[in-house]
Amino acid sequence: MSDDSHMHCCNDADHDHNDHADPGADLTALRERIAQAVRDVKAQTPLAQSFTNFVTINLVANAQLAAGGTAAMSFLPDDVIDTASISGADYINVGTLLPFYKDALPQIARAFRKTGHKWVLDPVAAGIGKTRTEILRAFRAAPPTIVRGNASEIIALATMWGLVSPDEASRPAGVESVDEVDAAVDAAKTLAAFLAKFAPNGQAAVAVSGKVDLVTDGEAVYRLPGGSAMMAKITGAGCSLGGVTATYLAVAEPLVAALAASLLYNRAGEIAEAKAEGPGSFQVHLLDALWNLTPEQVAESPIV
Ligand SMILES: Nc1ncnc2c1ncn2[C@@H]1O[C@H](COP(=O)(O)OP(=O)(O)OP(=O)(O)O)[C@@H](O)[C@H]1O
Ligand SMILES: Cc1ncsc1CCO
Ligand SMILES: [Mg+2]
Repeated sequence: MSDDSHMHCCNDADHDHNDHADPGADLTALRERIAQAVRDVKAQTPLAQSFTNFVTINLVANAQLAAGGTAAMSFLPDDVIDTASISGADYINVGTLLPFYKDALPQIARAFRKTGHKWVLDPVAAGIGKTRTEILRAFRAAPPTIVRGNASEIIALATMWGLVSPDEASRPAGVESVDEVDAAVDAAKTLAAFLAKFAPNGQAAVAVSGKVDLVTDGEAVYRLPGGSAMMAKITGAGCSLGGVTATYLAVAEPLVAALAASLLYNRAGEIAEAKAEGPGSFQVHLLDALWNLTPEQVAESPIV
């Protein structure tokens, strides 16, 4: 789905002020940092390590490679902790859990906190199951740099961390969202501000995916229209977006990494939709588009 009406709002050409207090100038600077992050990944092929679910692990690795990074998957705490020394950032996804994860994941998160290692959390199905809730609660004391999830997951995580009051209207939704992205604005901002307090350089971000994505560093809120409804008809569009967010986090600050990955996915989804005949070919075209999109195309995408 492409929505060119949003282009008018924030196309930098619409702003002719160069005053630094001007949001147009700030957005121009932000777009340059996004382009630079995409360029840096293509030039540096950074490693982002993943501890992720069994359903979509292959798509996560292939998407990281297509974006220009490299991938390594592991489930062994000492392996993950040692590899973090050569990994620019890590990606942790709680989609499919095994009993030993209850100890392994908090142990890994504590090790990352100790060394200041950056990581992205995808709180898949947050709110469902005693073990998942125990693991996600444990991350509160050793939080990620970025949380990326759908609206229901972001609301559930912020609620279980006691950052927002329980919302009667929102319920855990399995791996798919039942909430609109805008229902998660307060949860996302509060969560990002909380993460920033723990981050070594005071910077963090939350990315909420959906029809229009929402990215925040706890202060500014950016809405990113576009993408394709077909992205919800393959498994792992969200998971691989999380993995690619970690790839960008390896070279860029959290807000820029979250924006770059979400913008890349929106454009890639649109290109894939135009070429695909169904979900199978959609996934193939999505990977090709992740590979072929230029830093400029990503950075020029609509930001509302
Ligand atoms: N209806 C839609 N229209 C446009 N883009 C969409 C739509 N739904 C999802 N997307 C895009 O798909 C990608 C994945 O987001 P989604 O919210 O489906 O993640 P998710 O629920 O965590 O997915 P999963 O857990 O299956 O990997 C994002 O880039 C998002 O912008
Ligand atoms: C389908 C599915 N089940 C557990 S994880 C996962 C991938 C999407 O989150
Ligand atoms: Mg998901």
